[in-house]
Parts: sequence; C-alpha cells; structure tokens
Amino acid sequence: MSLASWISNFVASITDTFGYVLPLTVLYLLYLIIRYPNRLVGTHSDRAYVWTVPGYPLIGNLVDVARRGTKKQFDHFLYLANSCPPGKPNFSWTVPPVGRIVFLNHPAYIEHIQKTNFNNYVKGDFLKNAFGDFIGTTGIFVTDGEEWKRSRKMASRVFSVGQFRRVVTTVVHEELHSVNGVLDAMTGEAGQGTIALPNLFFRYTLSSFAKMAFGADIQCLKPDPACLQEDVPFATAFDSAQEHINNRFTKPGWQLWEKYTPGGKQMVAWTKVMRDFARKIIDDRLMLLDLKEKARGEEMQDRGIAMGQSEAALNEKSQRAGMAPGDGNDKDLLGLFMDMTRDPEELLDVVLNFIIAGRDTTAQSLSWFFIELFAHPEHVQPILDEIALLFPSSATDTSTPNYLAYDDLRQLPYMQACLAESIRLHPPVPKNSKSALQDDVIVPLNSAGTSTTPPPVKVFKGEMVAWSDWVLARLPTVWGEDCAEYKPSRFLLADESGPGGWRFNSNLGPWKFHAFNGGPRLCLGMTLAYFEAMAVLTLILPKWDVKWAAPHEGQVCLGKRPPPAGRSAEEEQRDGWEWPPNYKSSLTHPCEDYSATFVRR
Ligand code: HEM
Repeated sequence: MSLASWISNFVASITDTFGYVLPLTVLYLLYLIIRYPNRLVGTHSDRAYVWTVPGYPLIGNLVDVARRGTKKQFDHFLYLANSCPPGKPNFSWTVPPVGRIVFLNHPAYIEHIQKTNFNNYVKGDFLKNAFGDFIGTTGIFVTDGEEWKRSRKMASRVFSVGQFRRVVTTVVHEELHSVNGVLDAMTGEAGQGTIALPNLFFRYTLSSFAKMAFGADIQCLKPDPACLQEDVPFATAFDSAQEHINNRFTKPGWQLWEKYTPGGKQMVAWTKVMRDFARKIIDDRLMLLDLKEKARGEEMQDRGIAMGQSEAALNEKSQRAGMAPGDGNDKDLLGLFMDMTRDPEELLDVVLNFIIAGRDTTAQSLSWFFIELFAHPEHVQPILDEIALLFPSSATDTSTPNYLAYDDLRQLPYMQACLAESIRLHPPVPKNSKSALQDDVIVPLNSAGTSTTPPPVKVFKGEMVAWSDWVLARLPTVWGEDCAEYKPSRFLLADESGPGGWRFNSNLGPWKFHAFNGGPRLCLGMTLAYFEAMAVLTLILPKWDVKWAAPHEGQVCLGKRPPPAGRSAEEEQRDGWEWPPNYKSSLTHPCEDYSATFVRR
C-alpha cells in the first residue's frame, strides 16, 4: 500500500469513528502547542530582543506565578535577571489573563516608559479592577490620562501650600509625643524594654496620616504601650484588604474565585468598614462646611446675629474636625481638597488613595532602616553627632524629646543617606508595571542622548512592561559590584559647608534611585515621607540604644531562618541571633513584625 492511500484510509477510519469535529479539534490543539510551545496562547514571541522564560505550552508561566505567590517572586525575578543570555538583559513571561509581560532590568528603559514615551504607557484596567473596590476608580493611583492629570494637579497644589506643611508639622509633633510616651513607659524605671517595632511604626504613620488627611484621631496611637494591643477596626480592615489585593496579582480569574469563596466575602466586609469610616468623616465635614457657609450667608444678611455664639461654636467644631476657623488657614488634606471638589465619592477616593500611598511605605521604610542599623551599628554615632549639632542639648540631656522642624531636614544628611540606602535595598513599592497602548520600540539613550546601550526592546500593543526596584537595586550593571551591600556613602557627598562635612547626594537622579518613581508620576509625598521618618528617628536615636531583641527578651520574629551554625541552643537563647545573618539575601518582607529592645542612654 502506498503512503498516500495509507493516510487516506487512516483519515477515513478516524472520521468514520469520531466524525470531523474531534479530529479537527485535536489537530488544532497540536498546531497551537507547536506554535506556542512555551508560552501563553495568543502571545507574541520576540526572540530577537528579549529572553522568553520557558513556560508550559498554551498556559505559559502560570504555574510558576501561582506557585511562588507574592512573597517568593522577587528572588525569582532576580535569578531570572541574572540568567538572561548575553546581550539580552531583559526577560519576558506570559500569564493569563494579562498576556506577555516584559521585565525591564535597566533604568534607561524605565526612563523611556515613565518619561520619554509617557503617554504610551498606562496603568490600565488591570490595576483599576484590582484596586477599584478598595480605593475607588477615580483616585490618583489608578487613573490615567486626563483623569489622572486632574487628580495630580489638585494634589500637587495641596502639597505645595504652606498650610499643608504647617498641618504636617503639628500632626507629626503630636504623634512624636505619643511615640515618646509609649517608649518612656515601656522602658520604665529599669530603662529597658522590648517592643514590636513595626507595629509602633504602622500606628505612627496611620495615626499621623488620618490626622493630616481627615483631621481625625482614630485612636490607634496614644502615649501608652497598652494602645499597641488595641484593635483599630479601620486599620485592621485596611491591612487585610491590602494584603488581599496583593494576592489578586498572582491569581488569574480572581473575580470569579472571589464570588464563591469566603475570602471574597471578607474582602467586601473589610472594604465596607474602611469606606464607611472614611465616608462618615467626609459627610460630617461637608455638613459642617454647609452649616458654616449658611451661617456666613445669614450673617451677611443680618450682621450681628450670626457672629454671635453660633459662629463661635461652629469654629470650635470645625477646629476639632481639622479645619481652621475664619479664613481657612491650616487646613488638612481633606479641607484643601474640599476647596476643589465637594463630590463625596471623589473625596473618598482621594483620601483613601493618599492613605495607601503614604502610610505603609513610610512605616516599612522605618522598619527596614532599623534592621539595617542593627546589622551596621557603625552608622549610629555619625547620626547622633549630626542630631547633636541640631539639638545641642540632646547629647547630655536625653529626657527632653527632640521635635524636628520640617525645614531642618537638610541638616541631617547622614541620617537621610542611611534612610535612602535602606529604601534603595528594600523599596516599599518593590515592583510596578504599565500597559502599552501602541507598539513601541524602547530605545534607551545614553547620557549623551545618542547611542543605544543597553539594547532596544520591542513592546507590542496591549502588552505589559514591568520592573522591580528591588531587583534593580541588586544588579551590578546598575549599582556596581557592591550593589547588595548597605552603603549609605552612595548618598553622601563631602561638603565642608554641610552639617558634619556632608551633603545629601541628590545627583543620582530618579532613574537610578527609582524607589520614589520618576517623571510626571514622581511620588508626591517624598519630602513628607523623609520628614515623618527622620522626625521619629531624631526622637528615638539619641534617647535609646535600639537592638534586635534576643529570644529571651521576647523576639517575635523567631524560627523564620536558621540560627548561625555552631551556636548551641543555650547560647542562642542567651545572646539571640546575630540577626539577620543572611538578611541581605532576599525577601522584601522578611518579618512583618519583629521585636526590638530599647535601652535608655
Ligand atoms: C518611603 C516612602 C514612600 C515611597 C518609597 C513612595 C514611593 C512611591 C512610588 C514608587 C510611587 C509610584 C506608584 C505607582 O505609580 O504605582 C508613588 C506615588 C505616589 N506617592 Fe509615594 N512613596 C512614599 C511615601 C509617600 C507619602 C508619605 C505620600 C503622601 C501622601 C505619597 C504620595 C504619593 C502619591 C500621591 C503618588 C501618586 C503619584 C502619581 O501617580 O501621580 N508617597 N510613591
């Protein structure tokens, strides 16, 4: 029998048995598997420019993403970045429903995305959907185009006014008073005590932020250590919802999943607690404003009546709510935004967007700062010397707390460098992405603006580009061979006229030190974040010697990594760990909570 007649007999026997549909489907599947052997069906392969990380036929890298979850992925990104073949520093993977994601591993590409061709790269629906139920769909974080421009314009005005600066200073000093009270009571007469430090910082930033944003005291930080044990429903709901959203990014089809699982129902409940809380504050404030305006109107009509007791009472109420009497000086964020819009839903989104932007980021930076300081105690004395220049009495009298003024930030370059270096290594926004509106070739320019090293990258319409500041901080091509070392000197310039002979090095620019983003969407709260963090450090460091708590002192971050080799159980119990022995290795959040021992100086 010839080959042709054998094939025709074979096909005939198959179609006789199964009809046409099944064999054609199988053939089509085979074709798809051959066409997409290691990537998601329907995605582009761009072998010329980018290394495609091998995945499974038709589903791409889905298994990898689901298996690693959010916390283990950064090590893997770094591993992949270091595994890229020569000449192709970027890699891509494909995941449903997003499609192809191109991971960029050099600041020059990010500059192209966030500045040179800014309009082509948007946050897109993926992000809006993931965050929408939590912080709304109209806030600065999730919007693009004209909608984002409007939010940005409003927010920039707020950040540039002196009123906001005054409110920030007053609020931060109030919170420092509480932090000081907690630590004083905790160290007590013995002059020593142990505390869950990140918990304190999360409360410090949340409490400050609620006051700055709404003029509301949510009672999560008081000058009493007992407050650290109290549950704050708004904060609990906020934390839980935020963690839940993080997981959405590694769960394709999460919308469907959430419809039928308890996790989805919980998310609805958390969102309700949070939004109801914020909505009530906004409604009350809008009502007050209406009343005030009405009272003023009546006063205009009938001078002498409205200026009586009722106006005084309104002023008192409004002051308590964070608004200033009379001419409206010293307004909080909400007060300033209310000058621009009175739409309660829009105001709600504005405020929640700001809380998400400003609270965790600063608290995490502080938590990591101390972890680095425990590992590098040689930086403590230069910081103390610098504080002593600003607060001369602090070297001898540690009973009076230091309250840093907003305008004195520049007087602490060494401290700022230590903080910036820890933010570089542990960026609070460790990864980010954008969607391409049109096909594009990213042609990175060198400093002369001419040639193209690293090589160009092609991006197709609808694809995502992503980067990780955590990974970039650990690439020798970006920060040199000592990239993984904690070296605040990267952020210091010798300057005879500067405090302690230093000046903070801001010449690195937003693309190399990219933790605060760059281009038109540069973080609006950078100075505020430095102020909040440096103010609390100026209070704590001269007054207490802070150490990683030993297990017998109540370390809560135990068992997460092995103790150093060669130490007996008794020694470990007595001395604690030289923690973290391998803290440099990886994880973005090694320990959400850890304990620190404070010893009165
Ligand atoms: C160490 C602290 C902080 C870090 C590392 C940080 C970092 C960032 C980053 C990476 C972005 C870009 C996010 C994105 O586009 O997805 C961003 C945006 C933003 N940040 Fe910060 N941030 C910090 C603190 C703050 C604070 C205290 C505020 C005050 C409210 C703030 C306000 C904002 C706002 C409003 C945006 C949106 C800008 C826009 O899209 O136009 N940030 N920040």
